[in-house]
Amino acid sequence: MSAEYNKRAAQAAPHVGNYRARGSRIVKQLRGDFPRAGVRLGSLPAFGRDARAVRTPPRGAAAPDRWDPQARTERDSGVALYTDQVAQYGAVEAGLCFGRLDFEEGGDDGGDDGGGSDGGDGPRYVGRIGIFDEEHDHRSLLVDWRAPAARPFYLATAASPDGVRRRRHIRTRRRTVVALDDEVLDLEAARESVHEGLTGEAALLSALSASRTGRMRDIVETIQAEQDRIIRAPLDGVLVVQGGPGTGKTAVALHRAAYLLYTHRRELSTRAVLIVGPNETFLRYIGQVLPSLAETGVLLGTLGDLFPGVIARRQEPAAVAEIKGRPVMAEVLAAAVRDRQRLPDEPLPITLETAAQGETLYLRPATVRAARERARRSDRPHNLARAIFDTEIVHALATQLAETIGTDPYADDPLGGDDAPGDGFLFDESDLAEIRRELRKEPEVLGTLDWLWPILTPQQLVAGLFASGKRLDAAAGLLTGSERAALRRDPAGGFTPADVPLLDEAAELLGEDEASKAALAERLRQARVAYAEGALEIARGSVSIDAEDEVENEILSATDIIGASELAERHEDGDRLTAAQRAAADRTWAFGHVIVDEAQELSPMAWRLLMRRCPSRSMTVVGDVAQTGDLAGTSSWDGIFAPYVADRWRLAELKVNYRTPAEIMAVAAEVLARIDPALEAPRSVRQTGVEPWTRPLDVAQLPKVVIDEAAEVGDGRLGVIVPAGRLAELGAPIADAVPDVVLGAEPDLEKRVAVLTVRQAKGLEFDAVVVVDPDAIVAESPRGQNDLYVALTRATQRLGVLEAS
Ligand SMILES: Nc1ncnc2c1ncn2[C@@H]1O[C@H](COP(=O)(O)OP(=O)(O)OP(=O)(O)O)[C@@H](O)[C@H]1O
Repeated sequence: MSAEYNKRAAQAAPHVGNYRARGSRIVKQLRGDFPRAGVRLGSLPAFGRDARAVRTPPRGAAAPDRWDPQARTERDSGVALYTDQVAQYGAVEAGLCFGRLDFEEGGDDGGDDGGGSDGGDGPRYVGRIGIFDEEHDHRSLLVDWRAPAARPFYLATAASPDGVRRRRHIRTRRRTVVALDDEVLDLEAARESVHEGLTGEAALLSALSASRTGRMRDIVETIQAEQDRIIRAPLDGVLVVQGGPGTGKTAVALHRAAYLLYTHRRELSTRAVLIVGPNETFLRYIGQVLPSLAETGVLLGTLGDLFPGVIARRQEPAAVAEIKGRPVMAEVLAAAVRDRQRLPDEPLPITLETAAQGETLYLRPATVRAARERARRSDRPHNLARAIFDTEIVHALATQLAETIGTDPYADDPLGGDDAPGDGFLFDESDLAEIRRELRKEPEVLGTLDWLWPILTPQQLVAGLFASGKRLDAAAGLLTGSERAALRRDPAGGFTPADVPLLDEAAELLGEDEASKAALAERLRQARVAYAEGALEIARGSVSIDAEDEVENEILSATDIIGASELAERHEDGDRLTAAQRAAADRTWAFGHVIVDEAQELSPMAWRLLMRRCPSRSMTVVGDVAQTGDLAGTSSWDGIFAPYVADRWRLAELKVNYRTPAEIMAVAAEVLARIDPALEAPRSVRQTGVEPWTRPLDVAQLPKVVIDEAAEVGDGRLGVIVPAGRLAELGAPIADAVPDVVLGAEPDLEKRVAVLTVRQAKGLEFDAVVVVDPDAIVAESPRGQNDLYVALTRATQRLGVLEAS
């Protein structure tokens, strides 16, 4: 069988190799005009369906010396396409082909959807991308796992084989087959099945027992039927995926992103997909999954990243973040904006410099009030309503000035001056217009308008509000005095993640003015430079693919000739930024689909922001209300979505725990019962025979315990989860004594041992976990039991608990 597969793999693999080599060659041919530096790649074209695009070299590629501007643009497009594809093929090469389906005779028609590898009843190979044989009528050699033709690989069971006779899991190292797992789907197998409902049991259990690396792996080879249904659910509407720890919510969310991009490529490549995760460490942990599935057209970010131009990394107490997450903050901010629209107590003197030198006008409170009412009634956001306010005030001042200097004192005097008797008012409408124009240039007029109705950035509004007790008192009457006091802070030191929804709310209330449009243009320019740098890095990286090729090395690289910003400028016209890259710079971007992980942690204000980013309400929301640690987080999905979609959201549940063995889950289940006796723990898919241990905590012995536990998992990973308040105290001796250990704000999870708080460990997993001082973890937060539940469910093999006496 292995020989047969190798023959197949040999057929398929050279195609990939050829594409890579060809892409690499073309990149080099084109590189003559490409700079030397580094780009983050954006959205990439589909494989399989778009494979033909790979095969047509761009016009002009063969004549690099005489390119006119159009040819150069085409050449640049070619470079972008091929460099992307070189990177993409490289990313999927490991485990390129992982499955084979053999059908009963007449059991499958070979697929009218790009299905059977041979067509007819021949075996069908399933892999990370689709590959067609261009020399044989584009016959399918490898079916993309997302194609409908691959579905039986995930869904067929012995009880319901769907025409499948045998499912084979193929494991490869580089291009060599190293293992095969066969499942024959017949009634005999159905009777003997131990784990009802598992697909590809041997391959699954082998994946689950493998040592962790500090980076999440894709599960494309062993997706289970309950997960497959969620991954392939329709694009529209809000889909909530509720599941206990280790049920594969994150894995499912990421594979769903890849599936949606494949199936709805046109729609989503123009609108982009946003994935929101809880923190930077988590995003790094999952960062390899989509590239390994050949998808990079997705924007990954934390809540703190969702206000372009602001990096929100400042820390603050959980109780303060909770206040900021309350829905009432929308009203507080609206009041804060109104508070900045000033009303003077007495007439404001305005001395003119040019319109009527030395003349002093008086702006009466009643005039300001009327102008303010008019501007507010326009329902425009604050910055845009300023024009209405200005018009009203300038009109009032112009009339006042005209009345002062343009009234004929002799108009009523029959014996008066030359023009008497007559009209007392000497100015007509065009004179008044001229006066208004003049007044708009008067420094004191401008200063007064700015004072009465200042143009504000969201940053100024939010930072200004929290910096001033007076402003907080004026705007936050709906909060208690102590809550207002908790919000007070020094404006220096930046924003916190909980500020980001407030900044977004403020931006809505203030509106986009010219300054914010200029800021967006600048961010897009920076994104183009970053893109150009990345493209150049890929171009340069492609050299290594054929490093032995000495002739290639003699070609003068464009990276020697042109810089990234110059290249970026060249790209400005036919903007080559992907939707995801443009979306990253644009606060008002409407995403085609939004995926939220650890969604239970988000506050009502954060949901307001996310709903704005997704007006189509096409969302996948994954989480577990039993794991909510954030004080602003939720314990009910209904409460979150009712205001936006009423009851029109769908719930899907995952009930099998793939991570945590039954022995560990039994310990965690006791804590779950304390959170809510009605909650059901997910069913573990395996047992390890290793019982969790509990010992008294002896801080002096802690490093030794850590070293011993790390040794138990060989080259696997150990997580030591400690109370946040004891991180420094307990982390220091471990850091001193244990090799290859990490602790700190954004830990590198590839280290063998990581010392973390529960908040940092959320969503992560380790081969072994030591939970230190569980009582302190519980005592640290009103949601302490939830935190302990999270801590106890991070291990794939071993769990130890050190209890303080
Ligand atoms: N079908 C599968 N095949 C192989 N591994 C799987 C499968 N499903 C889940 N896993 C593995 O189980 C582990 C847990 O998955 P994941 O982190 O997605 O769970 P989760 O529900 O998000 O957990 P938590 O809520 O605790 O963060 C991961 O290592 C994941 O790769």
